[in-house]
Amino acid sequence: MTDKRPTLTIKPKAASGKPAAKPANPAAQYARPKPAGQPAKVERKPEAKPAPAAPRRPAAPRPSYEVKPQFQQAYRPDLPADSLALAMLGAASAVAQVRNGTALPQALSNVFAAYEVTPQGRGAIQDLAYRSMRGLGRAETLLGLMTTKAPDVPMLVGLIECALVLLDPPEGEQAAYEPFTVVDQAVTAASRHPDFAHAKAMVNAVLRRFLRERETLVATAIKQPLARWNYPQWWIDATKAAYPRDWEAILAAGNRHPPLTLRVNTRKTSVEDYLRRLEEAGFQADRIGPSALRLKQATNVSQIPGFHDGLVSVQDAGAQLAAPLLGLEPGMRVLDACAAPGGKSGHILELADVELTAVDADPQRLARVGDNLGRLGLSSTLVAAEAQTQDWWDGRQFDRILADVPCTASGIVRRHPDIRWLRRKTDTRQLTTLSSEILDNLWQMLRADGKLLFVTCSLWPQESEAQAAAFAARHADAVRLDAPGQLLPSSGAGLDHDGLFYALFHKKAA
Ligand SMILES: C[S@@+](CC[C@H](N)C(=O)[O-])C[C@H]1O[C@@H](n2cnc3c(N)ncnc32)[C@H](O)[C@@H]1O
Repeated sequence: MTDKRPTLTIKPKAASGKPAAKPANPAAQYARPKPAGQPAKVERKPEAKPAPAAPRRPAAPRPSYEVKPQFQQAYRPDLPADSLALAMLGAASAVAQVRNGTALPQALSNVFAAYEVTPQGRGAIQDLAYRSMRGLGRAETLLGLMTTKAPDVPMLVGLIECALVLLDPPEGEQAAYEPFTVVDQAVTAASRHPDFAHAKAMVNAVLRRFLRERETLVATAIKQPLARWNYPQWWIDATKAAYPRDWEAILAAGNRHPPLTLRVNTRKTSVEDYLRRLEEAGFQADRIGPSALRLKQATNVSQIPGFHDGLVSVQDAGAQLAAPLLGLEPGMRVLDACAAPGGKSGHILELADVELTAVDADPQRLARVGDNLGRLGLSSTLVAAEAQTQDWWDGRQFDRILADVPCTASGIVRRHPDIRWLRRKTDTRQLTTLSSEILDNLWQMLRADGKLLFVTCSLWPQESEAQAAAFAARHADAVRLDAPGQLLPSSGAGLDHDGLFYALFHKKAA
């Protein structure tokens, strides 16, 4: 087999000076992997597992007949640990992994395992990877406008897209770097990677062309919904269908940077005392809920006063509505059925001395519930099990059940901007089926006169309101109580929360 390196043609500049006509569907050029059985357009190496330690230098050349196009996403080029070039390569690897179905936090862990980087270097990779998730649709469209054929090295695509995201910041945001620095560092990054060193001139040409023709290219790109909104088309369609009036505001909200919201642990301090403590430490914050404080400046959690002593936790203000809705009293037996990483478990235990059982299907995530409760000085019984089964249950019914079921997480995209690129349209139906099984199973574990709180962080009615209505229709002994219902993501003075859904059910005595 010969080593056929991918080539890429740069589209000639249109005679008019305007960009040449775009391909029919620029999004399809860099399509994410298809479900099994369908051919993927871009050849990829599986990346779901943590990347092995990376060699520092390229392997010695092999005879061409032995060379296979195995892409080396874990390869760590010899670049300074805090250089923008290395940050761009790290982010490019993360983007390529997300396109291959890996969640961004895992993709970043893989990159950090492979690269030796300083804490600042990690911060830069993470920042760029998150920015890229929010600007990926536009970068992908722009790249499609400037090239006739997608590069078939996924990380090279990611590298150019990360550079375009830096060169083309969202409206109102300042560019993080000078354009010439971005181009120079992107070309350096390309030139040091064995999989696409051959394409460094192309990287240079594409980015320089973008700088020259930026206005026309952007004007053409944003005619495409993918570029205008930075969400897949099916997601835009689903939001429009569910919220014909608010869809644009909802999509825009998902592209904003999330605030850092704290929940004050009122077992250990009062909100007023903690606000004073924050002020003394030089932090400004707004109170946006009974125990919710929104910090005015982003900071590392380790810098938050009293965080390690359990005075506060990081939790969205909307998520802080869950525990109070349960109407907890001391001594109650409470089940948190999909508990990890334990944000709501901690709040439940802060509010009342209850006997809490925290269940989660993912043992690794469940361990984080233990860690988080330990930091708060609280504890619960931890059970790694599936909430739609009963083999883990001792048969004693619960007074209160929190069912924060697995869902598409479409309401929390501002925190997890990778979700939109990872989800498939069909996920909604599968997750709705699972959550209805979970709800029906948990209902049997609730005592008469007990309460079950059904929560999702979804915006799709199928997962939320329609699910709650169908549940009520299936259970004659379920009485729906007052609860917020669908909360759309919103921010503003005194208000800032993700998109969440709450339905509360009371179980009638027989
Ligand atoms: C929305 S998150 C829960 C967030 C959590 N309540 C909190 O406030 O920190 C959903 C959780 O459900 C878990 N999960 C997924 N499928 C499950 C199942 N069949 N049974 C129990 N837990 C499941 C996931 O591992 C995930 O941790």
